[in-house]
Amino acid sequence: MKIAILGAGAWGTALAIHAAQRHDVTLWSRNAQVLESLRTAGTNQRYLPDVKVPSSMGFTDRLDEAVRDADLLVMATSVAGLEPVAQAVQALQPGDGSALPGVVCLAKGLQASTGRLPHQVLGDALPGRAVGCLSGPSFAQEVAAGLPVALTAASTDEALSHRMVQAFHHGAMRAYRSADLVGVEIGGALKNIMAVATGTCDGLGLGLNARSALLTRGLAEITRFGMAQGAQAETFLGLAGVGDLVLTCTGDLSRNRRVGLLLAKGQSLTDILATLGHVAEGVACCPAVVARAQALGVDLPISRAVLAVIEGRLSPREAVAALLAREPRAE
Ligand SMILES: NC(=O)c1ccc[n+]([C@@H]2O[C@H](COP(=O)([O-])OP(=O)(O)OC[C@H]3O[C@@H](n4cnc5c(N)ncnc54)[C@H](O)[C@@H]3O)[C@@H](O)[C@H]2O)c1
Ligand SMILES: O=P(O)(O)OC[C@H](O)CO
Repeated sequence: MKIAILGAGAWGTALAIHAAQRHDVTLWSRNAQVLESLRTAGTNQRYLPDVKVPSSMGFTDRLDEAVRDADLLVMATSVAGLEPVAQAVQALQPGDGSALPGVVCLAKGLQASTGRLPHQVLGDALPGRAVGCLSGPSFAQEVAAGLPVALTAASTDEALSHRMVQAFHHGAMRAYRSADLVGVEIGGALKNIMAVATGTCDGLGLGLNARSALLTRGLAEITRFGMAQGAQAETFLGLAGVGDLVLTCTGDLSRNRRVGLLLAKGQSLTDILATLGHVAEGVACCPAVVARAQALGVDLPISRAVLAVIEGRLSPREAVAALLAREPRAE
């Protein structure tokens, strides 16, 4: 299969390395320095240093070259990059895309300016195309190193789900199909906010009981938010739900968890984001998630507490105190 991966951040590069074991992969990047290091050193120095990419992989800064003849398009930018890149693809292949290859999104979050889920952004920018997402517990460094990983390939288009499995289910990666695209995307988006919360809790030294409480109540919060938008409850017990929640909240490779740990140490969000070197989607989408929940009439106390901290309205300790002081309720 010919696969175009659009975006050469940490995750796009790692997934390209995996997919290239079986398929003809072209990795597109807008970043000249990233392409230069891929071509000359065989590594992505900026986003995934120390991992060699296979020599069979193609690299380009030309979107037309990447998407030409591709059987599958993989959107591997952050959520912020989804719409501009999808619009650029649409400009190359205008009109109704129902006869064109499907599009898979890797990004986890809601669009900050509109609160739309990734498949809604892609559906609007690429009319007619089948859209899906690949989500679940997956640190890029581990996937690039060829360690075992299990993911959810979600789409309401059955043919695209099968194509995703064909593309990625080999070697050390298992891909499970799901038709609950909304649930899978919401699980992936909100676990990032919970990871900021858990990192903050751990950075404050609040203990393992507190961490477990946050994970459990975080899962309840994610499930409430998802079900209010038509997601299935059981999705949140799967890889894109509890699986990714546990990984991101407890694994020190998580950028979102790292943000929380550093907020607890008193660093400013501006300084943290300036030195992180990667996207922290939980920070980027938290305002949109809280606004969407308010519009839906869904209570998200942990997400609201994270928002208060990242907006500087509460210190991490004050946010914890506010969560603990809430009125008792049934579990
Ligand atoms: N890193 C992981 O382990 C991992 C795993 C699974 C999912 N994800 C998700 O995948 C997405 C990308 O993560 P990442 O780790 O590669 O991030 P990263 O910070 O390493 O790289 C971000 C990428 O997005 C591109 N980008 C950002 N804005 C853009 C724009 N306007 N136009 C074009 N490109 C743009 C950057 O150039 C870069 O290639 C995120 O939504 C993340 O939540 C990451
Ligand atoms: O490093 P994070 O926090 O963006 O998380 C990466 C992946 O989404 C984990 O599945």
